[in-house]
Amino acid sequence: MASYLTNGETKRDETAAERNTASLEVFSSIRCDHLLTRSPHNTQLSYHDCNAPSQFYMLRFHRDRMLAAVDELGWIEARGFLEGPSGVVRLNQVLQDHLVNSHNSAQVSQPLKLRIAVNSRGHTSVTSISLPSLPLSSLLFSHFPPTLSRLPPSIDHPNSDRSWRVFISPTPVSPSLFTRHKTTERAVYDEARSHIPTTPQSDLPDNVLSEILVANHRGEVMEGSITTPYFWRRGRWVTPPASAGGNTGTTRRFALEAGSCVEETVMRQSVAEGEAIWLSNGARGWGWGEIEKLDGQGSDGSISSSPIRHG
Ligand SMILES: C=C(O[C@@H]1C=C(C(=O)O)C=C[C@H]1N)C(=O)O
Repeated sequence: MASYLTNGETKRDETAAERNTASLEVFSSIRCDHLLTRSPHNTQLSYHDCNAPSQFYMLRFHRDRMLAAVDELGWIEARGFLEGPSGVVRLNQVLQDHLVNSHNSAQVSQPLKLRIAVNSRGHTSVTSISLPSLPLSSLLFSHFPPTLSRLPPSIDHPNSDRSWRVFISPTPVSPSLFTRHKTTERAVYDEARSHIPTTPQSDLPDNVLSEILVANHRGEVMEGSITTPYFWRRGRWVTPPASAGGNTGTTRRFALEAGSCVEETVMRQSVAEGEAIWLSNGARGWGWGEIEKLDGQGSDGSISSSPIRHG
């Protein structure tokens, strides 16, 4: 039976075993953008032994993260679909088929978020929604923007065409298989996002998104509910280590392998109101965020009195 970490302890995971049913799916959200076909860097991150340009953002990394999830779940048939160089080709084909069937074209002009899911039997499904256009520099770069020699950003950094308002969830999270991997079991993230104030969102410009960070019971930031966060600490960018229990996303892997950031524990108490951070995900690339506090929350994310909940 699978085991997982809760509050730093290893426990038998009967819940995970029970949820290992036909309804559970492993998924990844991947950007489809014709601009990416101009990037040799993206080509390199997309296939094993193929130099064909790809419109899918870091396809191979998405395959790898899905493979890690199905392995932990013990899904043999799903592994059969995803594994090896041919697994990437199969994933590519499923995404291409979706474009043709749902968008009447193998290449679309408007960027899309493609959500590809696989179940325990290795069956896949794809859905898609439109995404805003972004410059290639928000998706792929050889130096983390800004380069490591730059000081921490201000929120109105001129290179930023997207910003996030970022909160810290008041509810500590127990790391599990469902936080280490991206699956349809999303109770932790749904609970965290329920704390995001909804009323002011309608007053925000369209290009400002909302994110909420989650921390474990030791007070270590694990991840964002839909992004990976990067913090400026001691002269370099750091992202929470996998040992904190969060998702190891595709863009996080890219930044770490590029040497643009390092893994380092980030305590929630160290995250200051007004602090500017980077955020990334596999559909929207990189953008700036600014830490805001929830009503009733101290600047370190602690709850001093009953929080006022919106929505
Ligand atoms: C919390 C989840 O994972 C986030 C998703 C991405 C991504 O889609 O690229 C990156 C970082 C993660 N914190 C989730 O949606 O499952």
